[in-house]
Amino acid sequence: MTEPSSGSATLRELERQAVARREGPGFGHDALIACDRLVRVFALDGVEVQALQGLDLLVREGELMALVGASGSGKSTLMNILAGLDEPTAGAAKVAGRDLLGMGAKERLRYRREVVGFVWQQTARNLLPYLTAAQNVALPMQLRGRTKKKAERADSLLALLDVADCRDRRPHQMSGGQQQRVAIAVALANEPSVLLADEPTGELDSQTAEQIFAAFRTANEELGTTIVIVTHDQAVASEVRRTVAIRDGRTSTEILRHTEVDGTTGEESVVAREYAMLDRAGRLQLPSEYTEALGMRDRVLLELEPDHIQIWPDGPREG
Ligand SMILES: Nc1ncnc2c1ncn2[C@@H]1O[C@H](COP(=O)(O)OP(=O)(O)OP(=O)(O)O)[C@@H](O)[C@H]1O
Repeated sequence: MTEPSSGSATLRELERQAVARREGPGFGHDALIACDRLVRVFALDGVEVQALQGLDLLVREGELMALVGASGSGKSTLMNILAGLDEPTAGAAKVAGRDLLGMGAKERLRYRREVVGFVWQQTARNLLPYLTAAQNVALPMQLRGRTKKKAERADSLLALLDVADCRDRRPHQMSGGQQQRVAIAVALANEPSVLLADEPTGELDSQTAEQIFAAFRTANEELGTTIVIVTHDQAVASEVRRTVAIRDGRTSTEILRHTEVDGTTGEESVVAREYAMLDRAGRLQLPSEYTEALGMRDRVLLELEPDHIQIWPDGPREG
């Protein structure tokens, strides 16, 4: 039997593309953090709460980014999974090449000790009250079995974060801002690939919050640590190059900022652009302000242009 040559060539080409796609690099293969359709369902008194509903997120090595979202949108759930404290119900999550699903207890402990560092909102949760700042910073190194030079490393981290003067003080002898900077030093002690911070400035006034943010920036720039900060603080969110918003357990929009130099005056300004997320199935979540402004509901009309796609409300259009 002979197939029409053009038809079989097309079929062969499609098969080749499918194989190339299947055998090619996977989703987020070059990212330091890759969350692929993450789902986390909690059962509460027989009622299911879907905290994460197919969340995709890629973070590259060396990024300093913020995660924002309304209360209950799933930010802490995501952070707990990335911190190795909780497991997703479905989906995949990888951090620095480690698969976060199905880690055994030993592996999980090592992951938390060596791959990630975290800073929590409650200053008291970050430090042991009966140890000095230097002892708190040295402790993770000791637990990892790194006894050599731990005192020197603790001192240099405290100096880097501008709290060298607190080295011999216990947490109650420090301000909230100093405690959080020492907490960042503790989180960095074992040179983690990723530093996670959940509302680290939540209990602080705005001026102190600024200093804490400067400490994160120093860690990112001087040590190259990848940092993800969950924040409600608009000032913190607008300081980073990338802010990802989470809505109803999914990443919804993203703001990227870059510096532009005016050609005539030479003045520098930060330009922010908002992007909608396009998931792997091609689904696009349009901001409700946009759809409501144009009365878009149920379905929209798409038109492919050479370099963009137009989206129109359903119904007759003038012109
Ligand atoms: N252990 C749990 N058991 C049951 N439901 C939970 C649990 N943890 C979180 N949830 C629910 O999952 C959803 C997401 O919660 P999560 O704490 O991740 O939100 P969030 O964005 O961090 O909120 P916030 O900004 O208030 O901290 C919420 O509806 C919450 O009630």
